Amino acid sequence: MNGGRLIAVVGPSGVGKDSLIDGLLAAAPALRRVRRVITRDAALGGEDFDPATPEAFAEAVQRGAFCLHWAAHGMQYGLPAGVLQTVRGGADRVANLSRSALPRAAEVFPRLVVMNVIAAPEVLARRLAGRGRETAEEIAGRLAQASKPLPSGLDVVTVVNDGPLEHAVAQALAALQKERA
Ligand SMILES: Nc1ncnc2c1ncn2[C@@H]1O[C@H](COP(=O)(O)OP(=O)(O)O)[C@@H](O)[C@H]1O
Ligand SMILES: O=P(O)(O)OC[C@H]1O[C@H](OP(=O)(O)OP(=O)(O)O)[C@H](O)[C@@H]1O
Repeated sequence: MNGGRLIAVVGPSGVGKDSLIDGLLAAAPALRRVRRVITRDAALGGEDFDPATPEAFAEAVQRGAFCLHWAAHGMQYGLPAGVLQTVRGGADRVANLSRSALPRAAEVFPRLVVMNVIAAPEVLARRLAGRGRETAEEIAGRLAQASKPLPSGLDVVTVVNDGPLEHAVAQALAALQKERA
């Protein structure tokens, strides 16, 4: 028994990670998304996440409540410890991860699939402005991180999300089916 896969969707802000995950879940109903704990105001919207104060997040880290956690954009993000038990039990899970969290994710999860979503820089800028979740200053900060390289030594599936989202979802599904074989 090999256990399940953690499908880590990574890429620059605005590239469409959350949209791709939504599309994947719609196309593959057996797949489930990890509900992340984030020190972000729930009122800002976005994916379905579990909001936490910085103090509560630090306390959760201390008691081992996360199998993986990282900091980015001035916030903290965590995957609940139970996710690791779930994938060890054989189920696949998909999560939006920081590129910087990948080396640790590869240590923690026996089967990690890195799904790297890419799009042209001008597309990212347009999408972030359209999403409207961040201020112009925050968007500039996110765009400055756009070309951050992936850590080396990982098997990576590249998904191009420059065109219709359905095209990106089809690429991702094909890669997941191939990788499973
Ligand atoms: N292929 C696409 N075509 C048009 N708009 C897209 C596409 N993919 C994502 N978007 C839009 O771009 C914005 C950023 O997408 P999002 O999924 O939030 O990206 P990320 O999670 O990578 O930051 C959202 O408003 C989303 O609706
Ligand atoms: O280290 P990086 O690879 O640059 O990633 C930084 C963070 O950006 C994403 O978060 P979030 O979903 O809050 O932001 P986004 O939707 O703007 O990508 C991702 O999940 C990381 O937590």
